[in-house]
Amino acid sequence: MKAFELDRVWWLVSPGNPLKRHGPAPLDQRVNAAQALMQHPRVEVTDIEALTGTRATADTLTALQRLYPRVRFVWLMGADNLAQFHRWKDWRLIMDSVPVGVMARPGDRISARMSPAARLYRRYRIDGQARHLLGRAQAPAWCFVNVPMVDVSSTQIRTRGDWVNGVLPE
Ligand SMILES: Nc1ncnc2c1ncn2[C@@H]1O[C@H](COP(=O)(O)OP(=O)(O)OP(=O)(O)O)[C@@H](O)[C@H]1O
Ligand SMILES: O=C(O)c1ccc[n+]([C@@H]2O[C@H](COP(=O)([O-])O)[C@@H](O)[C@H]2O)c1
Repeated sequence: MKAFELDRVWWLVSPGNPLKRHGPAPLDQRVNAAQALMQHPRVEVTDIEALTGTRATADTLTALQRLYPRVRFVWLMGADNLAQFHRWKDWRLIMDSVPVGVMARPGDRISARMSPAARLYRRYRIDGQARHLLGRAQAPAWCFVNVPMVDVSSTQIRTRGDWVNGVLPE
Protein backbone atom coordinates (compact mmCIF):
# COMPACT_ATOMS: atom_id res chain seq x y z
CA MET A 1 0.00 0.00 0.00
CA LYS A 2 2.87 2.35 0.87
CA ALA A 3 5.08 1.42 -2.08
CA PHE A 4 2.39 2.04 -4.68
CA GLU A 5 0.61 4.82 -2.72
CA LEU A 6 -2.70 3.01 -2.66
CA ASP A 7 -5.68 4.19 -0.63
CA ARG A 8 -6.55 0.73 0.60
CA VAL A 9 -5.95 -2.93 -0.06
CA TRP A 10 -8.53 -5.63 -0.47
CA TRP A 11 -7.04 -8.98 0.48
CA LEU A 12 -8.93 -11.42 -1.72
CA VAL A 13 -9.24 -14.81 -0.09
CA SER A 14 -9.73 -16.97 -3.13
CA PRO A 15 -12.44 -19.66 -3.36
CA GLY A 16 -9.81 -21.58 -5.34
CA ASN A 17 -6.98 -20.93 -7.76
CA PRO A 18 -8.24 -22.15 -11.18
CA LEU A 19 -4.74 -23.50 -11.97
CA LYS A 20 -4.33 -25.60 -8.82
CA ARG A 21 -5.56 -29.20 -8.79
CA HIS A 22 -6.36 -29.44 -5.08
CA GLY A 23 -9.00 -27.16 -3.60
CA PRO A 24 -8.10 -25.09 -0.51
CA ALA A 25 -9.52 -25.30 3.03
CA PRO A 26 -13.09 -23.95 3.55
CA LEU A 27 -13.39 -20.29 2.59
CA ASP A 28 -14.86 -19.04 5.89
CA GLN A 29 -11.99 -20.61 7.86
CA ARG A 30 -9.41 -18.92 5.65
CA VAL A 31 -11.22 -15.58 5.83
CA ASN A 32 -11.28 -15.81 9.65
CA ALA A 33 -7.59 -16.73 9.76
CA ALA A 34 -6.65 -13.85 7.46
CA GLN A 35 -8.77 -11.40 9.49
CA ALA A 36 -7.10 -12.53 12.72
CA LEU A 37 -3.70 -11.94 11.14
CA MET A 38 -4.36 -8.65 9.39
CA GLN A 39 -6.01 -5.91 11.37
CA HIS A 40 -5.42 -2.63 9.62
CA PRO A 41 -7.96 0.14 9.03
CA ARG A 42 -7.12 0.28 5.32
CA VAL A 43 -6.81 -3.44 4.61
CA GLU A 44 -9.97 -5.40 4.09
CA VAL A 45 -9.99 -9.17 4.01
CA THR A 46 -12.73 -10.21 1.60
CA ASP A 47 -14.25 -13.27 -0.02
CA ILE A 48 -15.83 -11.12 -2.72
CA GLU A 49 -15.26 -13.79 -5.39
CA ALA A 50 -17.91 -15.84 -3.60
CA LEU A 51 -20.33 -12.95 -4.23
CA THR A 52 -19.29 -12.30 -7.84
CA GLY A 53 -19.23 -16.06 -8.54
CA THR A 54 -15.95 -15.67 -10.42
CA ARG A 55 -12.71 -17.68 -10.14
CA ALA A 56 -10.51 -16.33 -12.89
CA THR A 57 -8.99 -12.96 -12.03
CA ALA A 58 -9.98 -11.40 -15.37
CA ASP A 59 -13.63 -12.26 -14.62
CA THR A 60 -13.32 -11.00 -11.03
CA LEU A 61 -11.87 -7.68 -12.18
CA THR A 62 -14.58 -7.25 -14.82
CA ALA A 63 -17.22 -7.89 -12.14
CA LEU A 64 -15.54 -5.51 -9.66
CA GLN A 65 -15.26 -2.75 -12.23
CA ARG A 66 -18.96 -3.16 -12.95
CA LEU A 67 -19.88 -3.12 -9.24
CA TYR A 68 -17.56 -0.18 -8.42
CA PRO A 69 -17.24 1.89 -11.61
CA ARG A 70 -15.59 4.84 -9.80
CA VAL A 71 -12.85 2.80 -8.12
CA ARG A 72 -9.45 2.57 -9.78
CA PHE A 73 -8.32 -0.97 -9.08
CA VAL A 74 -4.73 -2.20 -9.03
CA TRP A 75 -3.93 -5.93 -9.07
CA LEU A 76 -1.28 -7.03 -6.55
CA MET A 77 0.50 -10.39 -6.60
CA GLY A 78 3.79 -12.12 -5.81
CA ALA A 79 6.56 -12.57 -8.38
CA ASP A 80 5.78 -16.29 -8.76
CA ASN A 81 2.49 -15.31 -10.34
CA LEU A 82 4.13 -12.96 -12.86
CA ALA A 83 6.35 -15.87 -13.95
CA GLN A 84 3.30 -17.85 -15.02
CA PHE A 85 0.94 -14.99 -15.72
CA HIS A 86 0.71 -15.93 -19.42
CA ARG A 87 -1.14 -19.08 -18.34
CA TRP A 88 -3.94 -17.15 -16.65
CA LYS A 89 -7.29 -16.81 -18.34
CA ASP A 90 -7.43 -13.61 -20.44
CA TRP A 91 -4.19 -12.40 -18.87
CA ARG A 92 -3.75 -9.67 -21.47
CA LEU A 93 -7.16 -8.31 -20.60
CA ILE A 94 -5.93 -7.99 -16.99
CA MET A 95 -2.76 -6.18 -18.11
CA ASP A 96 -4.73 -3.90 -20.38
CA SER A 97 -7.39 -2.98 -17.83
CA VAL A 98 -5.63 -2.47 -14.46
CA PRO A 99 -2.14 -1.49 -13.26
CA VAL A 100 -0.33 -4.51 -11.81
CA GLY A 101 1.99 -4.41 -8.77
CA VAL A 102 4.39 -7.33 -8.34
CA MET A 103 6.18 -8.12 -5.06
CA ALA A 104 9.57 -9.83 -5.14
CA ARG A 105 9.68 -13.39 -3.91
CA PRO A 106 12.77 -15.52 -3.27
CA GLY A 107 13.55 -17.71 -6.26
CA ASP A 108 11.16 -15.89 -8.58
CA ARG A 109 12.77 -12.51 -9.11
CA ILE A 110 14.58 -13.43 -12.32
CA SER A 111 12.02 -15.87 -13.75
CA ALA A 112 9.33 -13.23 -13.20
CA ARG A 113 11.21 -10.45 -14.95
CA MET A 114 12.14 -12.75 -17.85
CA SER A 115 8.64 -14.21 -18.16
CA PRO A 116 6.52 -13.98 -21.34
CA ALA A 117 4.21 -11.44 -19.68
CA ALA A 118 7.10 -9.25 -18.52
CA ARG A 119 8.75 -9.38 -21.95
CA LEU A 120 5.58 -8.67 -23.93
CA TYR A 121 4.72 -5.73 -21.67
CA ARG A 122 8.27 -4.48 -21.05
CA ARG A 123 7.60 -1.00 -22.40
CA TYR A 124 4.79 -0.55 -19.90
CA ARG A 125 7.00 -1.29 -16.91
CA ILE A 126 7.29 1.46 -14.32
CA ASP A 127 10.76 1.59 -12.79
CA GLY A 128 10.91 0.59 -9.11
CA GLN A 129 12.04 4.11 -8.20
CA ALA A 130 8.81 5.52 -9.63
CA ARG A 131 6.62 2.89 -7.96
CA HIS A 132 4.51 5.53 -6.20
CA LEU A 133 3.03 6.37 -9.63
CA LEU A 134 1.50 2.92 -10.16
CA GLY A 135 -1.78 3.58 -8.37
CA ARG A 136 -2.52 6.57 -10.62
CA ALA A 137 -1.15 5.04 -13.82
CA GLN A 138 -3.25 4.23 -16.84
CA ALA A 139 -3.19 0.53 -17.81
CA PRO A 140 -1.19 -1.12 -19.18
CA ALA A 141 1.34 -0.40 -16.45
CA TRP A 142 3.18 -2.70 -14.10
CA CYS A 143 5.84 -2.37 -11.48
CA PHE A 144 8.13 -4.85 -9.78
CA VAL A 145 9.16 -3.92 -6.24
CA ASN A 146 11.96 -5.36 -4.18
CA VAL A 147 10.19 -5.55 -0.85
CA PRO A 148 11.84 -7.41 2.06
CA MET A 149 11.48 -11.06 1.06
CA VAL A 150 10.01 -13.90 3.05
CA ASP A 151 11.13 -17.35 1.98
CA VAL A 152 8.03 -19.31 2.84
CA SER A 153 5.13 -20.77 0.87
CA SER A 154 1.61 -21.83 1.80
CA THR A 155 2.52 -25.42 0.99
CA GLN A 156 5.48 -25.31 3.41
CA ILE A 157 3.34 -23.88 6.20
CA ARG A 158 0.64 -26.49 5.68
CA THR A 159 3.14 -29.36 5.81
CA ARG A 160 4.64 -28.18 9.10
CA GLY A 161 2.34 -30.60 10.90
CA ASP A 162 0.48 -28.33 13.29
CA TRP A 163 -2.17 -27.64 10.66
CA VAL A 164 -5.29 -29.70 10.14
CA ASN A 165 -6.70 -29.72 6.60
CA GLY A 166 -4.79 -26.54 5.85
CA VAL A 167 -6.12 -24.66 8.89
CA LEU A 168 -4.30 -23.93 12.17
CA PRO A 169 -6.41 -25.29 15.08
CA GLU A 170 -7.46 -22.66 17.63
N1 LIG B 1 6.70 -15.46 0.35
C1 LIG B 1 6.01 -14.70 -0.51
N2 LIG B 1 6.56 -13.59 -1.07
C2 LIG B 1 5.87 -12.83 -1.96
N3 LIG B 1 4.60 -13.10 -2.36
C3 LIG B 1 4.01 -14.19 -1.85
C4 LIG B 1 4.67 -15.04 -0.90
N4 LIG B 1 3.80 -16.04 -0.57
C5 LIG B 1 2.67 -15.83 -1.27
N5 LIG B 1 2.78 -14.73 -2.04
C6 LIG B 1 1.76 -14.18 -2.95
O1 LIG B 1 0.53 -14.17 -2.22
C7 LIG B 1 -0.56 -14.61 -3.05
C8 LIG B 1 -1.21 -15.84 -2.46
O2 LIG B 1 -0.28 -16.90 -2.47
P1 LIG B 1 -0.66 -18.35 -1.96
O3 LIG B 1 -1.57 -18.26 -0.81
O4 LIG B 1 -1.05 -19.22 -3.10
O5 LIG B 1 0.75 -18.87 -1.43
P2 LIG B 1 1.85 -19.72 -2.20
O6 LIG B 1 2.95 -19.86 -1.20
O7 LIG B 1 2.16 -19.09 -3.51
O8 LIG B 1 1.14 -21.12 -2.45
P3 LIG B 1 1.81 -22.50 -2.87
O9 LIG B 1 2.54 -23.03 -1.66
O10 LIG B 1 0.64 -23.35 -3.25
O11 LIG B 1 2.76 -22.21 -4.01
C9 LIG B 1 0.05 -14.83 -4.44
O12 LIG B 1 -0.10 -13.63 -5.19
C10 LIG B 1 1.53 -15.07 -4.15
O13 LIG B 1 2.33 -14.66 -5.25
O1 LIG C 1 -7.28 -16.09 -13.56
C1 LIG C 1 -6.51 -17.07 -13.56
O2 LIG C 1 -6.42 -17.83 -14.53
C2 LIG C 1 -5.67 -17.30 -12.31
C3 LIG C 1 -4.69 -18.28 -12.29
C4 LIG C 1 -3.93 -18.45 -11.12
C5 LIG C 1 -4.16 -17.63 -10.00
N1 LIG C 1 -5.12 -16.70 -10.07
C6 LIG C 1 -5.42 -15.85 -8.91
O3 LIG C 1 -4.24 -15.37 -8.31
C7 LIG C 1 -4.44 -15.25 -6.91
C8 LIG C 1 -3.33 -15.94 -6.19
O4 LIG C 1 -3.48 -17.31 -6.39
P1 LIG C 1 -2.71 -18.29 -5.41
O5 LIG C 1 -3.17 -19.68 -5.70
O6 LIG C 1 -1.25 -18.06 -5.71
O7 LIG C 1 -3.13 -17.86 -4.03
C9 LIG C 1 -5.83 -15.78 -6.62
O8 LIG C 1 -6.70 -14.67 -6.54
C10 LIG C 1 -6.14 -16.63 -7.84
O9 LIG C 1 -7.50 -16.73 -8.15
C11 LIG C 1 -5.87 -16.50 -11.18
